[in-house]
Amino acid sequence: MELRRTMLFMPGNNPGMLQNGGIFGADAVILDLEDAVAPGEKDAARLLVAHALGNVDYGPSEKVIRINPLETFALEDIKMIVPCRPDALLVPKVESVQDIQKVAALIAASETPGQKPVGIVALLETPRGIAEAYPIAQADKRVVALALGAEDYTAGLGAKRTKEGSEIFTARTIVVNSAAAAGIQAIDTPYTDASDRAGLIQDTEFAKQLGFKGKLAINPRQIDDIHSVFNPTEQEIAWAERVIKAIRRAEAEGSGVASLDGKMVDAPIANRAERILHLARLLGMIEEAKG
Ligand SMILES: CC(C)(COP(=O)(O)OP(=O)(O)OC[C@H]1O[C@@H](n2cnc3c(N)ncnc32)[C@H](O)[C@@H]1OP(=O)(O)O)[C@@H](O)C(=O)NCCC(=O)NCCSC(=O)C[C@@](O)(CC(=O)O)C(=O)O
Ligand SMILES: [Mg+2]
Repeated sequence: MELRRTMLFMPGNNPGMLQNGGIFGADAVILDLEDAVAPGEKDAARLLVAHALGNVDYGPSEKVIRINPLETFALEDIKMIVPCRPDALLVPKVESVQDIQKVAALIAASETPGQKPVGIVALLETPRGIAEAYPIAQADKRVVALALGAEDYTAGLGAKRTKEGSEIFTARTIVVNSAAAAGIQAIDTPYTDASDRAGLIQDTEFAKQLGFKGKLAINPRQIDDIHSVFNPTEQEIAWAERVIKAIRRAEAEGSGVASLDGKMVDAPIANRAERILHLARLLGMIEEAKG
Protein backbone atom coordinates (compact mmCIF):
# COMPACT_ATOMS: atom_id res chain seq x y z
CA MET A 1 0.00 0.00 0.00
CA GLU A 2 1.18 3.54 -0.80
CA LEU A 3 2.30 5.80 2.03
CA ARG A 4 -0.21 8.63 2.33
CA ARG A 5 0.75 10.26 5.63
CA THR A 6 0.45 13.66 3.97
CA MET A 7 -1.45 14.75 0.88
CA LEU A 8 -0.61 18.41 0.15
CA PHE A 9 -3.21 20.52 -1.64
CA MET A 10 -2.08 23.19 -4.05
CA PRO A 11 -4.42 25.42 -6.02
CA GLY A 12 -4.48 24.40 -9.70
CA ASN A 13 -4.39 28.03 -10.82
CA ASN A 14 -1.22 28.95 -8.90
CA PRO A 15 1.83 28.32 -11.12
CA GLY A 16 4.31 29.08 -8.31
CA MET A 17 2.84 26.53 -5.93
CA LEU A 18 2.42 23.92 -8.70
CA GLN A 19 6.08 24.40 -9.64
CA ASN A 20 7.42 24.02 -6.09
CA GLY A 21 4.93 21.49 -4.72
CA GLY A 22 7.32 18.57 -5.18
CA ILE A 23 10.09 19.89 -2.94
CA PHE A 24 8.36 19.57 0.42
CA GLY A 25 8.46 15.79 0.79
CA ALA A 26 4.70 15.18 0.99
CA ASP A 27 3.75 11.58 0.32
CA ALA A 28 1.20 12.89 -2.18
CA VAL A 29 0.56 16.21 -3.88
CA ILE A 30 -3.01 17.18 -4.78
CA LEU A 31 -3.29 19.58 -7.70
CA ASP A 32 -6.70 21.12 -7.11
CA LEU A 33 -9.20 21.94 -9.84
CA GLU A 34 -12.17 22.22 -7.47
CA ASP A 35 -12.72 24.64 -4.62
CA ALA A 36 -9.38 26.44 -4.76
CA VAL A 37 -10.19 27.50 -8.34
CA ALA A 38 -12.95 30.04 -9.12
CA PRO A 39 -15.53 28.94 -11.76
CA GLY A 40 -14.21 31.43 -14.33
CA GLU A 41 -10.69 30.01 -14.02
CA LYS A 42 -11.49 26.32 -14.44
CA ASP A 43 -10.34 26.03 -18.09
CA ALA A 44 -7.06 27.85 -17.46
CA ALA A 45 -6.37 25.80 -14.32
CA ARG A 46 -7.02 22.52 -16.16
CA LEU A 47 -4.45 23.48 -18.80
CA LEU A 48 -1.96 24.53 -16.12
CA VAL A 49 -2.39 21.28 -14.17
CA ALA A 50 -2.04 19.18 -17.34
CA HIS A 51 1.16 21.07 -18.13
CA ALA A 52 2.47 20.57 -14.57
CA LEU A 53 1.83 16.82 -14.77
CA GLY A 54 3.93 16.63 -17.91
CA ASN A 55 6.73 18.97 -16.89
CA VAL A 56 7.16 19.33 -13.12
CA ASP A 57 9.18 16.72 -11.23
CA TYR A 58 7.15 15.77 -8.15
CA GLY A 59 9.79 13.20 -7.18
CA PRO A 60 8.43 10.27 -5.20
CA SER A 61 5.23 12.14 -4.27
CA GLU A 62 2.10 10.47 -5.57
CA LYS A 63 0.41 12.75 -8.11
CA VAL A 64 -3.27 13.23 -7.32
CA ILE A 65 -5.63 15.64 -9.06
CA ARG A 66 -8.78 16.87 -7.35
CA ILE A 67 -11.36 17.06 -10.13
CA ASN A 68 -14.67 18.91 -9.97
CA PRO A 69 -17.93 17.19 -8.97
CA LEU A 70 -19.71 15.05 -11.58
CA GLU A 71 -22.51 17.56 -12.09
CA THR A 72 -20.09 20.39 -12.96
CA PHE A 73 -16.76 19.99 -14.78
CA ALA A 74 -15.73 16.39 -14.00
CA LEU A 75 -16.07 15.19 -17.58
CA GLU A 76 -13.80 17.90 -18.99
CA ASP A 77 -11.33 17.39 -16.12
CA ILE A 78 -11.10 13.63 -16.60
CA LYS A 79 -10.77 13.82 -20.39
CA MET A 80 -7.84 16.20 -20.17
CA ILE A 81 -6.13 14.99 -16.99
CA VAL A 82 -6.26 11.18 -17.17
CA PRO A 83 -4.10 10.91 -20.32
CA CYS A 84 -1.44 12.98 -18.46
CA ARG A 85 -0.92 9.93 -16.20
CA PRO A 86 -1.75 11.08 -12.68
CA ASP A 87 -1.57 8.35 -10.03
CA ALA A 88 -5.07 9.04 -8.76
CA LEU A 89 -8.01 11.42 -8.85
CA LEU A 90 -9.44 12.90 -5.66
CA VAL A 91 -13.18 12.96 -6.32
CA PRO A 92 -15.02 15.56 -4.21
CA LYS A 93 -18.49 15.30 -2.69
CA VAL A 94 -18.91 11.60 -3.47
CA GLU A 95 -22.34 10.49 -2.27
CA SER A 96 -23.05 7.11 -3.81
CA VAL A 97 -21.74 3.95 -5.42
CA GLN A 98 -23.07 5.31 -8.71
CA ASP A 99 -20.85 8.41 -8.40
CA ILE A 100 -17.80 6.16 -8.15
CA GLN A 101 -18.94 3.89 -10.96
CA LYS A 102 -19.50 6.89 -13.26
CA VAL A 103 -16.06 8.31 -12.51
CA ALA A 104 -14.44 4.88 -12.92
CA ALA A 105 -16.10 4.46 -16.34
CA LEU A 106 -14.97 7.93 -17.45
CA ILE A 107 -11.42 7.18 -16.31
CA ALA A 108 -11.41 3.86 -18.19
CA ALA A 109 -12.57 5.66 -21.35
CA SER A 110 -9.74 8.22 -21.09
CA GLU A 111 -6.81 5.98 -20.10
CA THR A 112 -4.26 5.37 -22.81
CA PRO A 113 -3.02 1.84 -23.66
CA GLY A 114 -0.39 0.60 -21.20
CA GLN A 115 -1.13 3.36 -18.70
CA LYS A 116 -0.89 2.47 -14.99
CA PRO A 117 -4.52 2.35 -13.77
CA VAL A 118 -5.56 5.66 -12.27
CA GLY A 119 -6.81 5.27 -8.68
CA ILE A 120 -9.64 7.08 -6.94
CA VAL A 121 -9.55 8.74 -3.54
CA ALA A 122 -13.17 9.39 -2.55
CA LEU A 123 -13.61 12.66 -0.62
CA LEU A 124 -16.58 12.30 1.72
CA GLU A 125 -17.76 15.73 2.72
CA THR A 126 -21.55 15.64 2.82
CA PRO A 127 -23.92 13.97 5.30
CA ARG A 128 -25.06 11.59 2.53
CA GLY A 129 -21.47 10.72 1.61
CA ILE A 130 -20.78 9.78 5.24
CA ALA A 131 -24.00 7.72 5.37
CA GLU A 132 -22.83 5.78 2.26
CA ALA A 133 -19.17 5.47 3.27
CA TYR A 134 -18.80 1.67 3.19
CA PRO A 135 -20.62 1.04 -0.11
CA ILE A 136 -18.53 3.86 -1.62
CA ALA A 137 -15.30 2.35 -0.23
CA GLN A 138 -15.93 -0.95 -1.98
CA ALA A 139 -17.67 0.39 -5.09
CA ASP A 140 -14.75 -0.20 -7.44
CA LYS A 141 -11.22 -1.60 -7.28
CA ARG A 142 -9.85 1.80 -8.28
CA VAL A 143 -10.84 3.23 -4.86
CA VAL A 144 -7.61 3.28 -2.83
CA ALA A 145 -8.66 5.55 0.04
CA LEU A 146 -11.50 7.48 1.67
CA ALA A 147 -10.78 11.05 2.76
CA LEU A 148 -12.86 13.19 5.08
CA GLY A 149 -13.64 16.84 4.24
CA ALA A 150 -14.87 18.34 7.48
CA GLU A 151 -15.48 21.93 6.37
CA ASP A 152 -18.06 21.06 3.73
CA TYR A 153 -19.42 18.28 5.93
CA THR A 154 -20.11 20.48 8.96
CA ALA A 155 -21.57 23.15 6.67
CA GLY A 156 -23.92 20.46 5.33
CA LEU A 157 -24.83 19.39 8.85
CA GLY A 158 -25.40 22.94 10.02
CA ALA A 159 -22.96 22.17 12.85
CA LYS A 160 -20.55 24.59 14.47
CA ARG A 161 -16.95 23.81 13.48
CA THR A 162 -14.69 23.77 16.52
CA LYS A 163 -10.99 23.28 17.10
CA GLU A 164 -11.45 20.17 19.27
CA GLY A 165 -13.75 18.65 16.64
CA SER A 166 -16.42 16.85 18.68
CA GLU A 167 -18.87 17.63 15.84
CA ILE A 168 -16.86 15.43 13.42
CA PHE A 169 -16.13 12.54 15.77
CA THR A 170 -18.88 10.30 14.38
CA ALA A 171 -17.95 11.05 10.77
CA ARG A 172 -14.31 10.31 11.52
CA THR A 173 -15.06 6.91 13.02
CA ILE A 174 -17.44 6.05 10.17
CA VAL A 175 -14.78 6.92 7.59
CA VAL A 176 -12.09 4.93 9.40
CA ASN A 177 -14.32 1.90 9.93
CA SER A 178 -15.63 1.90 6.35
CA ALA A 179 -12.15 2.17 4.89
CA ALA A 180 -10.82 -0.60 7.13
CA ALA A 181 -13.78 -2.85 6.25
CA ALA A 182 -12.99 -2.36 2.56
CA GLY A 183 -9.24 -2.84 3.07
CA ILE A 184 -8.29 0.67 2.00
CA GLN A 185 -6.81 3.74 3.74
CA ALA A 186 -8.61 6.51 5.63
CA ILE A 187 -7.20 10.04 5.28
CA ASP A 188 -8.22 12.75 7.74
CA THR A 189 -9.58 16.22 7.03
CA PRO A 190 -7.11 19.14 6.74
CA TYR A 191 -6.26 21.30 9.75
CA THR A 192 -7.07 24.70 8.32
CA ASP A 193 -5.03 26.94 10.65
CA ALA A 194 -1.63 26.71 9.00
CA SER A 195 -0.03 28.75 11.81
CA ASP A 196 -1.20 26.62 14.75
CA ARG A 197 1.43 23.88 15.10
CA ALA A 198 0.33 22.67 18.52
CA GLY A 199 -3.28 22.39 17.34
CA LEU A 200 -2.21 20.51 14.20
CA ILE A 201 -0.13 18.01 16.18
CA GLN A 202 -2.93 17.39 18.68
CA ASP A 203 -5.51 16.96 15.91
CA THR A 204 -3.22 14.60 13.97
CA GLU A 205 -2.45 12.52 17.07
CA PHE A 206 -6.16 12.07 17.64
CA ALA A 207 -6.71 11.11 14.00
CA LYS A 208 -3.93 8.51 14.25
CA GLN A 209 -5.45 7.17 17.48
CA LEU A 210 -8.76 6.68 15.63
CA GLY A 211 -7.06 4.73 12.83
CA PHE A 212 -6.46 7.29 10.09
CA LYS A 213 -3.35 6.53 8.02
CA GLY A 214 -2.73 10.10 6.88
CA LYS A 215 -4.01 13.66 6.77
CA LEU A 216 -4.77 16.18 4.06
CA ALA A 217 -2.47 19.22 4.28
CA ILE A 218 -2.91 22.77 2.99
CA ASN A 219 0.52 24.25 3.71
CA PRO A 220 4.08 22.87 3.39
CA ARG A 221 4.78 23.83 7.02
CA GLN A 222 2.35 21.12 8.11
CA ILE A 223 4.17 18.23 6.47
CA ASP A 224 6.97 17.46 8.95
CA ASP A 225 4.63 17.68 11.93
CA ILE A 226 2.09 15.32 10.37
CA HIS A 227 4.84 12.87 9.36
CA SER A 228 6.31 12.84 12.84
CA VAL A 229 2.92 11.91 14.28
CA PHE A 230 2.30 9.08 11.80
CA ASN A 231 5.86 7.74 11.86
CA PRO A 232 6.38 4.98 14.40
CA THR A 233 8.55 6.04 17.35
CA GLU A 234 11.74 4.19 18.37
CA GLN A 235 9.85 2.88 21.41
CA GLU A 236 6.99 1.59 19.26
CA ILE A 237 9.44 -0.20 16.97
CA ALA A 238 11.32 -1.73 19.91
CA TRP A 239 8.01 -2.86 21.44
CA ALA A 240 6.84 -4.34 18.12
CA GLU A 241 10.09 -6.28 17.68
CA ARG A 242 9.80 -7.71 21.20
CA VAL A 243 6.15 -8.66 20.58
CA ILE A 244 7.03 -10.55 17.41
CA LYS A 245 9.90 -12.37 19.14
CA ALA A 246 7.63 -13.31 22.05
CA ILE A 247 4.83 -14.58 19.81
CA ARG A 248 7.27 -16.59 17.65
CA ARG A 249 8.72 -18.19 20.78
CA ALA A 250 5.22 -19.07 21.97
CA GLU A 251 4.28 -20.48 18.57
CA ALA A 252 7.40 -22.67 18.59
CA GLU A 253 6.13 -24.05 21.88
CA GLY A 254 2.68 -24.72 20.38
CA SER A 255 0.88 -21.74 21.92
CA GLY A 256 -0.81 -18.69 20.30
CA VAL A 257 -0.48 -16.60 23.45
CA ALA A 258 2.67 -15.16 25.02
CA SER A 259 3.43 -12.99 28.00
CA LEU A 260 5.50 -9.83 27.61
CA ASP A 261 6.28 -7.74 30.69
CA GLY A 262 3.30 -9.42 32.36
CA LYS A 263 0.90 -8.46 29.54
CA MET A 264 -0.89 -10.85 27.20
CA VAL A 265 0.35 -10.93 23.60
CA ASP A 266 -1.85 -12.75 21.09
CA ALA A 267 -2.75 -12.55 17.39
CA PRO A 268 -4.35 -9.05 17.26
CA ILE A 269 -1.45 -7.58 19.24
CA ALA A 270 1.03 -9.34 16.97
CA ASN A 271 -0.87 -7.92 13.95
CA ARG A 272 -0.56 -4.41 15.37
CA ALA A 273 3.16 -4.99 15.90
CA GLU A 274 3.50 -6.27 12.31
CA ARG A 275 1.81 -3.09 11.02
CA ILE A 276 4.25 -0.91 12.97
CA LEU A 277 7.23 -2.87 11.61
CA HIS A 278 5.82 -2.76 8.06
CA LEU A 279 5.53 1.04 8.26
CA ALA A 280 9.02 1.30 9.79
CA ARG A 281 10.41 -0.77 6.90
CA LEU A 282 8.60 1.37 4.30
CA LEU A 283 10.14 4.45 5.91
CA GLY A 284 13.61 2.88 6.00
CA MET A 285 13.66 3.05 9.81
CA ILE A 286 14.55 -0.66 10.06
CA GLU A 287 16.00 -3.16 7.64
CA GLU A 288 14.03 -5.93 5.92
CA ALA A 289 15.62 -8.75 7.94
CA LYS A 290 14.80 -7.25 11.34
CA GLY A 291 11.04 -7.88 11.15
C1 LIG B 1 -3.30 28.23 3.62
C2 LIG B 1 -2.57 29.27 2.80
C3 LIG B 1 -3.58 30.29 2.22
C4 LIG B 1 -1.60 30.01 3.70
O1 LIG B 1 -0.96 31.03 2.96
P1 LIG B 1 0.32 31.76 3.45
O2 LIG B 1 0.51 32.93 2.56
O3 LIG B 1 0.22 32.00 4.91
O4 LIG B 1 1.42 30.70 3.13
P2 LIG B 1 2.95 30.70 3.59
O5 LIG B 1 3.14 29.59 4.54
O6 LIG B 1 3.37 32.05 4.04
O7 LIG B 1 3.72 30.36 2.26
C5 LIG B 1 5.12 30.15 2.27
C6 LIG B 1 5.57 29.60 0.95
O8 LIG B 1 4.96 28.32 0.74
C7 LIG B 1 4.21 28.34 -0.47
N1 LIG B 1 3.01 27.59 -0.25
C8 LIG B 1 2.03 27.83 0.65
N2 LIG B 1 1.08 26.90 0.57
C9 LIG B 1 1.46 26.04 -0.39
C10 LIG B 1 0.90 24.88 -0.93
N3 LIG B 1 -0.28 24.42 -0.49
N4 LIG B 1 1.57 24.22 -1.88
C11 LIG B 1 2.74 24.66 -2.34
N5 LIG B 1 3.32 25.79 -1.88
C12 LIG B 1 2.69 26.46 -0.92
C13 LIG B 1 3.90 29.83 -0.71
O9 LIG B 1 3.66 30.06 -2.08
C14 LIG B 1 5.15 30.47 -0.24
O10 LIG B 1 6.14 30.31 -1.21
P3 LIG B 1 7.23 31.47 -1.49
O11 LIG B 1 6.39 32.67 -1.87
O12 LIG B 1 8.06 30.93 -2.60
O13 LIG B 1 7.95 31.66 -0.20
C15 LIG B 1 -1.76 28.59 1.64
O14 LIG B 1 -0.86 27.72 2.21
C16 LIG B 1 -2.62 27.93 0.59
O15 LIG B 1 -3.13 28.56 -0.30
N6 LIG B 1 -2.77 26.62 0.70
C17 LIG B 1 -3.58 25.83 -0.22
C18 LIG B 1 -5.04 26.02 0.09
C19 LIG B 1 -5.92 25.11 -0.71
O16 LIG B 1 -5.48 24.50 -1.67
N7 LIG B 1 -7.19 24.97 -0.30
C20 LIG B 1 -8.15 24.11 -0.93
C21 LIG B 1 -7.95 22.71 -0.51
S1 LIG B 1 -8.47 22.32 1.10
C22 LIG B 1 -10.04 21.79 0.83
O17 LIG B 1 -10.64 22.07 -0.12
C23 LIG B 1 -10.52 20.90 1.82
C24 LIG B 1 -11.99 20.66 1.78
O18 LIG B 1 -12.40 19.93 0.67
C25 LIG B 1 -12.16 20.01 3.01
C26 LIG B 1 -13.53 20.07 3.49
O19 LIG B 1 -14.46 20.10 2.76
O20 LIG B 1 -13.58 20.06 4.69
C27 LIG B 1 -12.79 21.97 1.71
O21 LIG B 1 -13.71 22.03 0.92
O22 LIG B 1 -12.47 22.86 2.51
MG1 LIG C 1 -14.55 20.55 0.27
